[in-house]
Amino acid sequence: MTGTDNERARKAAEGLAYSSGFGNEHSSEAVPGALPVGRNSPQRAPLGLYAEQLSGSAFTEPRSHNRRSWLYRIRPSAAHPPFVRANRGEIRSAPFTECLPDPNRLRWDPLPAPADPTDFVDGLWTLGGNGDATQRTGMAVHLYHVNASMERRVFGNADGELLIVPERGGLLLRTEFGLLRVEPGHVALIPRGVRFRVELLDAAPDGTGPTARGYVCENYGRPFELPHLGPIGANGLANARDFLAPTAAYEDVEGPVEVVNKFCGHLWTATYDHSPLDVVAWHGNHVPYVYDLRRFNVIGSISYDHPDPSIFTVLTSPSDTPGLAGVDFVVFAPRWLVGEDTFRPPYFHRNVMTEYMGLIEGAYDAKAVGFVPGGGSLHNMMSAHGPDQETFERASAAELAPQKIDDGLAFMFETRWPLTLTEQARDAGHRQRGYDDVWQGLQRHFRP
Ligand SMILES: O=C(O)Cc1cc(O)ccc1O
Ligand SMILES: [Fe+2]
Repeated sequence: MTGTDNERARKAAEGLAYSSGFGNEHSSEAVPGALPVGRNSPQRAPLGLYAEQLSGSAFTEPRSHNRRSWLYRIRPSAAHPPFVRANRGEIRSAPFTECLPDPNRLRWDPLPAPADPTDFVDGLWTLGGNGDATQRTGMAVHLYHVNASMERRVFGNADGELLIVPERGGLLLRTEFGLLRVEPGHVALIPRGVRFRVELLDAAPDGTGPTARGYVCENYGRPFELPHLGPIGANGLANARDFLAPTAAYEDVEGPVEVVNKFCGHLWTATYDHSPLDVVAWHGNHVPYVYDLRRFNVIGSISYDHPDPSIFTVLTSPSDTPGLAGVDFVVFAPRWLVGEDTFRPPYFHRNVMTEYMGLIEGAYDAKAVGFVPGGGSLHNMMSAHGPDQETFERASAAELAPQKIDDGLAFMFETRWPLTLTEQARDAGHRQRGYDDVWQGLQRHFRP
Protein backbone atom coordinates (compact mmCIF):
# COMPACT_ATOMS: atom_id res chain seq x y z
CA MET A 1 0.00 0.00 0.00
CA THR A 2 1.32 3.41 -0.86
CA GLY A 3 -0.03 6.90 -0.47
CA THR A 4 -0.55 7.13 -4.23
CA ASP A 5 -3.06 4.27 -4.37
CA ASN A 6 -5.87 6.65 -3.58
CA GLU A 7 -4.91 9.39 -6.03
CA ARG A 8 -7.36 8.11 -8.65
CA ALA A 9 -10.18 8.18 -6.09
CA ARG A 10 -9.22 11.70 -5.00
CA LYS A 11 -9.27 12.90 -8.60
CA ALA A 12 -12.68 11.32 -9.22
CA ALA A 13 -14.04 12.92 -6.04
CA GLU A 14 -13.14 16.46 -7.18
CA GLY A 15 -16.00 18.79 -8.05
CA LEU A 16 -18.78 16.21 -8.07
CA ALA A 17 -22.23 17.36 -9.13
CA TYR A 18 -25.23 16.44 -6.98
CA SER A 19 -28.99 16.52 -7.11
CA SER A 20 -30.50 18.01 -3.95
CA GLY A 21 -33.47 17.06 -1.77
CA PHE A 22 -34.35 14.14 0.51
CA GLY A 23 -37.17 12.02 -0.91
CA ASN A 24 -37.34 13.89 -4.19
CA GLU A 25 -38.01 12.32 -7.57
CA HIS A 26 -34.46 12.78 -8.80
CA SER A 27 -33.27 12.11 -12.32
CA SER A 28 -29.91 12.15 -14.05
CA GLU A 29 -28.30 11.08 -17.30
CA ALA A 30 -24.57 10.75 -17.94
CA VAL A 31 -25.14 10.78 -21.70
CA PRO A 32 -27.68 13.21 -23.17
CA GLY A 33 -30.79 11.39 -24.32
CA ALA A 34 -30.18 8.28 -22.20
CA LEU A 35 -33.24 8.90 -20.01
CA PRO A 36 -36.53 8.01 -21.69
CA VAL A 37 -39.07 10.81 -21.71
CA GLY A 38 -42.70 10.26 -20.78
CA ARG A 39 -42.45 6.55 -20.04
CA ASN A 40 -40.26 4.22 -18.01
CA SER A 41 -40.03 1.25 -20.30
CA PRO A 42 -40.12 2.11 -23.99
CA GLN A 43 -40.07 -0.73 -26.48
CA ARG A 44 -36.40 0.02 -27.01
CA ALA A 45 -34.74 2.12 -24.35
CA PRO A 46 -32.54 4.99 -25.64
CA LEU A 47 -28.95 4.30 -26.74
CA GLY A 48 -29.47 0.53 -26.60
CA LEU A 49 -29.71 0.55 -22.79
CA TYR A 50 -31.71 -1.89 -20.70
CA ALA A 51 -34.51 -0.50 -18.52
CA GLU A 52 -34.77 -1.97 -15.02
CA GLN A 53 -36.83 -1.08 -11.94
CA LEU A 54 -35.36 -1.27 -8.43
CA SER A 55 -38.18 -1.47 -5.85
CA GLY A 56 -37.48 -0.32 -2.31
CA SER A 57 -41.09 -0.68 -1.17
CA ALA A 58 -43.95 -3.00 -2.06
CA PHE A 59 -45.62 -1.77 -5.25
CA THR A 60 -48.75 -1.00 -3.27
CA GLU A 61 -47.39 0.96 -0.31
CA PRO A 62 -48.91 4.42 0.11
CA ARG A 63 -47.48 7.05 -2.15
CA SER A 64 -45.85 8.75 0.85
CA HIS A 65 -43.75 5.62 1.46
CA ASN A 66 -43.46 4.26 -2.05
CA ARG A 67 -39.86 3.94 -3.23
CA ARG A 68 -38.51 2.85 -6.55
CA SER A 69 -36.02 3.92 -9.14
CA TRP A 70 -35.68 3.19 -12.84
CA LEU A 71 -32.18 2.42 -14.04
CA TYR A 72 -31.01 2.52 -17.67
CA ARG A 73 -27.97 0.34 -17.89
CA ILE A 74 -25.57 -1.34 -20.27
CA ARG A 75 -26.56 -4.83 -19.08
CA PRO A 76 -29.57 -5.76 -16.96
CA SER A 77 -28.73 -6.84 -13.41
CA ALA A 78 -30.25 -10.21 -14.26
CA ALA A 79 -27.24 -11.07 -16.44
CA HIS A 80 -25.12 -12.66 -13.73
CA PRO A 81 -23.75 -16.08 -12.78
CA PRO A 82 -24.92 -17.91 -9.63
CA PHE A 83 -23.97 -16.51 -6.22
CA VAL A 84 -22.05 -18.83 -3.94
CA ARG A 85 -21.53 -18.52 -0.19
CA ALA A 86 -18.52 -16.46 0.86
CA ASN A 87 -16.68 -16.01 4.11
CA ARG A 88 -18.49 -13.28 6.03
CA GLY A 89 -15.44 -12.30 8.04
CA GLU A 90 -16.54 -10.33 11.09
CA ILE A 91 -19.99 -9.40 9.75
CA ARG A 92 -22.89 -10.73 11.79
CA SER A 93 -26.60 -10.19 11.34
CA ALA A 94 -29.90 -10.31 13.17
CA PRO A 95 -31.13 -12.38 14.87
CA PHE A 96 -28.19 -12.01 17.25
CA THR A 97 -27.96 -15.20 19.28
CA GLU A 98 -24.28 -15.52 20.24
CA CYS A 99 -24.65 -13.69 23.57
CA LEU A 100 -27.27 -12.98 26.20
CA PRO A 101 -28.59 -9.43 26.06
CA ASP A 102 -26.54 -7.58 28.69
CA PRO A 103 -27.98 -4.91 31.00
CA ASN A 104 -24.54 -3.50 31.80
CA ARG A 105 -23.26 -0.19 30.54
CA LEU A 106 -20.57 -0.97 27.98
CA ARG A 107 -17.95 1.08 26.22
CA TRP A 108 -15.30 0.46 23.58
CA ASP A 109 -12.15 2.16 22.38
CA PRO A 110 -11.75 2.49 18.59
CA LEU A 111 -11.53 -0.63 16.49
CA PRO A 112 -7.83 -1.52 16.08
CA ALA A 113 -6.18 -1.05 12.68
CA PRO A 114 -6.12 -4.14 10.48
CA ALA A 115 -2.83 -5.98 10.12
CA ASP A 116 -3.37 -6.91 6.46
CA PRO A 117 -4.80 -5.02 3.49
CA THR A 118 -8.50 -4.78 4.31
CA ASP A 119 -11.23 -3.15 2.26
CA PHE A 120 -14.66 -1.95 3.42
CA VAL A 121 -16.40 -5.30 2.99
CA ASP A 122 -13.61 -7.29 4.63
CA GLY A 123 -13.33 -4.65 7.36
CA LEU A 124 -16.93 -4.53 8.55
CA TRP A 125 -16.99 -5.63 12.20
CA THR A 126 -20.37 -6.14 13.79
CA LEU A 127 -20.92 -4.96 17.35
CA GLY A 128 -24.48 -6.23 17.72
CA GLY A 129 -28.07 -5.48 16.90
CA ASN A 130 -31.66 -6.55 17.18
CA GLY A 131 -34.62 -7.79 15.16
CA ASP A 132 -34.37 -10.21 12.31
CA ALA A 133 -32.98 -9.51 8.86
CA THR A 134 -35.34 -12.04 7.27
CA GLN A 135 -38.32 -10.26 8.87
CA ARG A 136 -37.08 -6.82 7.83
CA THR A 137 -37.10 -5.63 11.44
CA GLY A 138 -34.43 -4.15 13.68
CA MET A 139 -30.94 -2.89 13.12
CA ALA A 140 -27.27 -3.69 13.49
CA VAL A 141 -24.29 -1.61 14.56
CA HIS A 142 -21.10 -2.21 12.60
CA LEU A 143 -17.72 -0.52 12.73
CA TYR A 144 -14.99 -0.45 10.13
CA HIS A 145 -11.28 0.31 10.19
CA VAL A 146 -9.84 -0.29 6.75
CA ASN A 147 -6.70 0.44 4.76
CA ALA A 148 -7.58 -0.53 1.19
CA SER A 149 -10.00 0.53 -1.49
CA MET A 150 -12.30 -2.11 -2.93
CA GLU A 151 -10.68 -3.24 -6.18
CA ARG A 152 -12.79 -4.78 -8.94
CA ARG A 153 -15.31 -5.45 -6.21
CA VAL A 154 -18.83 -4.19 -5.58
CA PHE A 155 -21.06 -4.62 -2.54
CA GLY A 156 -24.84 -4.64 -2.18
CA ASN A 157 -26.98 -5.25 0.87
CA ALA A 158 -30.34 -6.94 0.36
CA ASP A 159 -30.90 -6.92 4.14
CA GLY A 160 -31.42 -3.21 4.60
CA GLU A 161 -30.11 0.26 4.09
CA LEU A 162 -26.69 1.33 5.32
CA LEU A 163 -26.06 4.60 7.10
CA ILE A 164 -22.30 5.12 6.93
CA VAL A 165 -20.80 7.50 9.49
CA PRO A 166 -17.10 8.11 8.76
CA GLU A 167 -15.00 9.15 11.72
CA ARG A 168 -11.56 9.13 10.10
CA GLY A 169 -10.71 9.26 6.41
CA GLY A 170 -12.83 10.40 3.49
CA LEU A 171 -14.60 7.88 1.28
CA LEU A 172 -15.51 7.88 -2.37
CA LEU A 173 -18.63 5.79 -2.89
CA ARG A 174 -19.05 4.72 -6.48
CA THR A 175 -22.69 3.66 -6.63
CA GLU A 176 -25.07 2.53 -9.34
CA PHE A 177 -26.44 6.08 -9.23
CA GLY A 178 -23.09 7.85 -9.42
CA LEU A 179 -20.38 9.09 -7.07
CA LEU A 180 -20.62 10.42 -3.52
CA ARG A 181 -17.80 12.01 -1.58
CA VAL A 182 -18.23 11.35 2.12
CA GLU A 183 -15.92 13.00 4.63
CA PRO A 184 -15.83 12.64 8.42
CA GLY A 185 -18.73 14.78 9.62
CA HIS A 186 -20.86 13.62 6.68
CA VAL A 187 -23.11 10.59 6.56
CA ALA A 188 -24.01 8.50 3.54
CA LEU A 189 -27.25 6.60 3.17
CA ILE A 190 -27.20 3.65 0.77
CA PRO A 191 -30.65 2.20 0.15
CA ARG A 192 -31.39 -1.50 0.32
CA GLY A 193 -30.04 -3.35 -2.70
CA VAL A 194 -28.07 -0.48 -4.22
CA ARG A 195 -24.63 -1.65 -5.31
CA PHE A 196 -21.54 0.38 -4.51
CA ARG A 197 -17.78 0.34 -4.16
CA VAL A 198 -15.88 2.10 -1.35
CA GLU A 199 -12.59 3.78 -2.21
CA LEU A 200 -10.40 5.58 0.32
CA LEU A 201 -9.46 9.22 -0.16
CA ASP A 202 -7.02 9.94 2.64
CA ALA A 203 -3.64 8.70 3.73
CA ALA A 204 -3.02 7.57 7.29
CA PRO A 205 -1.60 10.23 9.64
CA ASP A 206 1.85 8.64 9.23
CA GLY A 207 1.53 8.79 5.43
CA THR A 208 1.79 5.03 5.03
CA GLY A 209 -1.28 4.67 2.84
CA PRO A 210 -5.00 5.10 2.77
CA THR A 211 -7.01 4.52 5.90
CA ALA A 212 -10.57 5.01 7.04
CA ARG A 213 -12.56 4.33 10.14
CA GLY A 214 -16.18 4.78 11.11
CA TYR A 215 -19.55 3.41 12.04
CA VAL A 216 -22.42 1.85 10.09
CA CYS A 217 -26.06 1.56 11.11
CA GLU A 218 -27.70 -1.20 9.14
CA ASN A 219 -31.44 -0.64 9.15
CA TYR A 220 -33.42 -3.78 8.38
CA GLY A 221 -36.73 -1.96 8.95
CA ARG A 222 -38.63 0.84 7.29
CA PRO A 223 -36.29 3.14 5.41
CA PHE A 224 -35.03 6.21 7.20
CA GLU A 225 -37.06 9.35 6.65
CA LEU A 226 -36.93 12.89 7.97
CA PRO A 227 -38.81 13.25 11.26
CA HIS A 228 -42.05 15.20 11.35
CA LEU A 229 -41.45 18.70 12.64
CA GLY A 230 -44.74 19.27 14.49
CA PRO A 231 -44.78 22.67 16.17
CA ILE A 232 -41.19 23.37 15.05
CA GLY A 233 -42.76 24.35 11.75
CA ALA A 234 -41.79 24.03 8.14
CA ASN A 235 -38.02 24.29 8.59
CA GLY A 236 -35.35 23.02 10.90
CA LEU A 237 -33.40 19.99 12.08
CA ALA A 238 -32.06 18.32 8.94
CA ASN A 239 -33.38 20.26 5.98
CA ALA A 240 -34.39 18.12 3.02
CA ARG A 241 -32.43 20.16 0.52
CA ASP A 242 -29.13 19.42 2.23
CA PHE A 243 -29.35 15.74 1.29
CA LEU A 244 -27.42 15.28 -1.93
CA ALA A 245 -28.02 12.45 -4.38
CA PRO A 246 -25.36 11.62 -6.97
CA THR A 247 -25.60 12.34 -10.65
CA ALA A 248 -25.31 9.47 -13.10
CA ALA A 249 -21.80 8.17 -13.77
CA TYR A 250 -21.22 4.76 -15.27
CA GLU A 251 -18.41 2.28 -15.61
CA ASP A 252 -18.13 0.58 -18.98
CA VAL A 253 -15.79 -2.14 -17.75
CA GLU A 254 -15.60 -5.63 -19.18
CA GLY A 255 -13.66 -8.32 -17.32
CA PRO A 256 -14.04 -9.88 -13.92
CA VAL A 257 -15.73 -7.88 -11.16
CA GLU A 258 -16.69 -9.56 -7.91
CA VAL A 259 -20.16 -8.71 -6.64
CA VAL A 260 -20.69 -9.37 -2.95
CA ASN A 261 -24.31 -9.65 -1.94
CA LYS A 262 -25.33 -9.61 1.70
CA PHE A 263 -28.51 -11.62 1.88
CA CYS A 264 -30.29 -12.74 5.08
CA GLY A 265 -27.15 -12.31 7.12
CA HIS A 266 -24.68 -14.11 4.90
CA LEU A 267 -22.36 -12.99 2.15
CA TRP A 268 -22.78 -14.42 -1.31
CA THR A 269 -20.40 -13.75 -4.15
CA ALA A 270 -20.42 -13.96 -7.92
CA THR A 271 -17.82 -12.93 -10.46
CA TYR A 272 -19.47 -10.93 -13.22
CA ASP A 273 -17.86 -10.41 -16.61
CA HIS A 274 -18.62 -6.68 -16.39
CA SER A 275 -19.05 -3.95 -13.80
CA PRO A 276 -22.61 -3.67 -12.45
CA LEU A 277 -21.98 0.06 -11.92
CA ASP A 278 -23.02 0.47 -15.56
CA VAL A 279 -26.07 2.70 -15.10
CA VAL A 280 -26.00 5.48 -17.68
CA ALA A 281 -29.22 7.22 -16.59
CA TRP A 282 -31.77 6.88 -13.83
CA HIS A 283 -34.75 8.48 -12.16
CA GLY A 284 -36.60 7.82 -8.95
CA ASN A 285 -36.65 8.23 -5.20
CA HIS A 286 -34.81 5.06 -4.05
CA VAL A 287 -31.43 6.75 -4.23
CA PRO A 288 -28.31 7.19 -2.10
CA TYR A 289 -27.53 10.45 -0.31
CA VAL A 290 -24.71 12.24 1.40
CA TYR A 291 -25.53 14.72 4.18
CA ASP A 292 -23.19 17.09 6.01
CA LEU A 293 -24.05 16.89 9.72
CA ARG A 294 -22.78 20.45 10.17
CA ARG A 295 -25.79 21.57 8.15
CA PHE A 296 -28.05 20.28 10.94
CA ASN A 297 -30.17 23.12 12.28
CA VAL A 298 -29.97 22.53 16.03
CA ILE A 299 -33.05 23.49 17.98
CA GLY A 300 -33.04 23.45 21.77
CA SER A 301 -34.14 25.05 24.98
CA ILE A 302 -33.85 28.83 25.25
CA SER A 303 -35.45 28.97 28.70
CA TYR A 304 -34.72 26.14 31.12
CA ASP A 305 -34.18 22.36 31.30
CA HIS A 306 -32.30 20.01 29.05
CA PRO A 307 -34.54 18.88 26.19
CA ASP A 308 -34.80 15.21 25.27
CA PRO A 309 -32.35 14.29 22.52
CA SER A 310 -35.18 13.47 20.11
CA ILE A 311 -34.89 17.16 19.23
CA PHE A 312 -31.60 16.21 17.54
CA THR A 313 -33.08 13.51 15.27
CA VAL A 314 -31.62 13.60 11.77
CA LEU A 315 -33.42 10.56 10.38
CA THR A 316 -35.95 8.13 11.77
CA SER A 317 -37.08 4.67 10.77
CA PRO A 318 -40.68 4.65 11.94
CA SER A 319 -42.59 1.63 13.15
CA ASP A 320 -46.32 0.97 12.96
CA THR A 321 -46.70 2.70 16.35
CA PRO A 322 -46.65 6.49 15.95
CA GLY A 323 -43.53 8.01 17.50
CA LEU A 324 -41.84 4.67 18.21
CA ALA A 325 -38.82 4.30 15.96
CA GLY A 326 -37.15 1.08 14.90
CA VAL A 327 -34.08 3.27 14.95
CA ASP A 328 -33.41 6.98 15.14
CA PHE A 329 -30.19 8.60 14.01
CA VAL A 330 -29.45 11.53 16.30
CA VAL A 331 -26.61 14.06 16.13
CA PHE A 332 -25.13 16.16 18.94
CA ALA A 333 -23.87 19.06 16.87
CA PRO A 334 -22.29 22.36 17.94
CA ARG A 335 -24.85 24.55 19.71
CA TRP A 336 -25.34 27.17 22.37
CA LEU A 337 -26.45 26.26 25.87
CA VAL A 338 -28.32 29.07 27.59
CA GLY A 339 -30.69 27.29 30.00
CA GLU A 340 -31.20 29.14 33.25
CA ASP A 341 -31.19 27.26 36.56
CA THR A 342 -30.52 24.13 34.56
CA PHE A 343 -28.19 21.18 34.78
CA ARG A 344 -27.01 21.57 31.21
CA PRO A 345 -25.33 18.28 30.22
CA PRO A 346 -27.40 15.17 29.45
CA TYR A 347 -29.36 14.15 32.53
CA PHE A 348 -29.25 10.88 34.45
CA HIS A 349 -31.40 8.52 32.55
CA ARG A 350 -33.02 5.12 32.30
CA ASN A 351 -34.58 4.63 28.90
CA VAL A 352 -36.88 2.00 27.46
CA MET A 353 -35.11 2.72 24.18
CA THR A 354 -31.56 1.46 23.68
CA GLU A 355 -28.78 3.94 23.01
CA TYR A 356 -25.60 3.24 21.06
CA MET A 357 -23.39 6.31 20.88
CA GLY A 358 -20.32 7.14 18.84
CA LEU A 359 -18.03 10.13 18.59
CA ILE A 360 -16.91 11.58 15.26
CA GLU A 361 -14.80 14.39 16.64
CA GLY A 362 -13.74 16.10 19.86
CA ALA A 363 -15.59 15.40 23.09
CA TYR A 364 -19.14 14.75 24.30
CA ASP A 365 -20.67 16.93 26.98
CA ALA A 366 -21.78 14.06 29.25
CA LYS A 367 -18.38 12.41 29.44
CA ALA A 368 -15.20 14.08 30.63
CA VAL A 369 -13.13 10.91 30.27
CA GLY A 370 -12.98 7.72 28.23
CA PHE A 371 -15.41 8.40 25.39
CA VAL A 372 -13.07 9.02 22.47
CA PRO A 373 -13.46 9.58 18.71
CA GLY A 374 -13.94 6.21 17.04
CA GLY A 375 -15.07 4.63 20.30
CA GLY A 376 -18.61 3.81 21.28
CA SER A 377 -20.91 3.21 24.22
CA LEU A 378 -23.97 1.06 24.67
CA HIS A 379 -26.66 1.85 27.22
CA ASN A 380 -29.15 -0.94 26.74
CA MET A 381 -32.87 -0.82 27.58
CA MET A 382 -33.38 0.60 31.10
CA SER A 383 -29.65 0.69 31.89
CA ALA A 384 -28.92 3.64 34.15
CA HIS A 385 -26.48 6.15 32.68
CA GLY A 386 -25.76 9.84 32.46
CA PRO A 387 -23.01 12.33 33.16
CA ASP A 388 -19.82 10.93 34.63
CA GLN A 389 -18.69 12.15 38.03
CA GLU A 390 -16.40 14.85 36.74
CA THR A 391 -19.09 16.21 34.40
CA PHE A 392 -21.70 16.14 37.16
CA GLU A 393 -19.54 18.06 39.59
CA ARG A 394 -18.41 20.60 37.04
CA ALA A 395 -21.89 21.27 35.63
CA SER A 396 -23.53 21.45 39.06
CA ALA A 397 -21.17 24.24 40.05
CA ALA A 398 -20.82 26.01 36.69
CA GLU A 399 -21.72 29.63 36.29
CA LEU A 400 -24.61 29.64 33.84
CA ALA A 401 -23.42 32.13 31.26
CA PRO A 402 -24.35 31.36 27.66
CA GLN A 403 -21.93 28.67 26.53
CA LYS A 404 -21.08 27.44 23.05
CA ILE A 405 -20.55 23.70 22.78
CA ASP A 406 -18.45 23.49 19.66
CA ASP A 407 -15.69 21.02 20.40
CA GLY A 408 -17.37 17.82 19.31
CA LEU A 409 -19.65 15.87 17.05
CA ALA A 410 -21.31 12.85 18.65
CA PHE A 411 -24.19 10.74 17.42
CA MET A 412 -26.61 8.13 18.66
CA PHE A 413 -28.37 5.17 17.09
CA GLU A 414 -31.43 4.87 19.34
CA THR A 415 -33.53 1.76 18.88
CA ARG A 416 -36.76 0.40 20.28
CA TRP A 417 -35.36 -3.07 21.00
CA PRO A 418 -32.47 -4.06 23.27
CA LEU A 419 -29.24 -4.57 21.44
CA THR A 420 -27.52 -7.97 21.73
CA LEU A 421 -23.77 -8.08 21.27
CA THR A 422 -21.71 -10.34 19.09
CA GLU A 423 -19.13 -12.47 20.88
CA GLN A 424 -16.37 -10.45 19.24
CA ALA A 425 -17.77 -7.22 20.73
CA ARG A 426 -18.26 -8.75 24.18
CA ASP A 427 -14.77 -10.24 24.23
CA ALA A 428 -12.95 -7.48 22.34
CA GLY A 429 -9.60 -6.37 23.70
CA HIS A 430 -10.67 -2.82 22.96
CA ARG A 431 -13.75 -3.07 25.20
CA GLN A 432 -13.18 -0.94 28.26
CA ARG A 433 -13.35 -2.89 31.49
CA GLY A 434 -14.48 -0.82 34.42
CA TYR A 435 -16.73 1.61 32.53
CA ASP A 436 -19.01 1.48 35.60
CA ASP A 437 -16.35 3.35 37.54
CA VAL A 438 -17.20 6.64 35.83
CA TRP A 439 -20.30 6.82 38.04
CA GLN A 440 -18.78 5.15 41.10
CA GLY A 441 -17.46 8.26 42.78
CA LEU A 442 -20.76 10.16 42.72
CA GLN A 443 -21.18 11.29 46.32
CA ARG A 444 -24.34 11.60 48.36
CA HIS A 445 -25.24 15.24 48.87
CA PHE A 446 -28.56 14.67 50.65
CA ARG A 447 -29.09 17.08 53.49
CA PRO A 448 -32.54 16.51 54.98
O1 LIG B 1 -25.85 10.74 26.57
C1 LIG B 1 -26.86 10.06 26.38
O2 LIG B 1 -27.14 9.09 27.06
C2 LIG B 1 -27.82 10.48 25.29
C3 LIG B 1 -28.72 11.52 25.80
C4 LIG B 1 -28.48 12.84 25.50
C5 LIG B 1 -29.28 13.81 26.00
O3 LIG B 1 -29.04 15.08 25.65
C6 LIG B 1 -30.34 13.51 26.83
C7 LIG B 1 -30.60 12.19 27.13
C8 LIG B 1 -29.80 11.20 26.62
O4 LIG B 1 -30.06 9.92 26.86
FE1 LIG C 1 -29.25 8.40 27.38
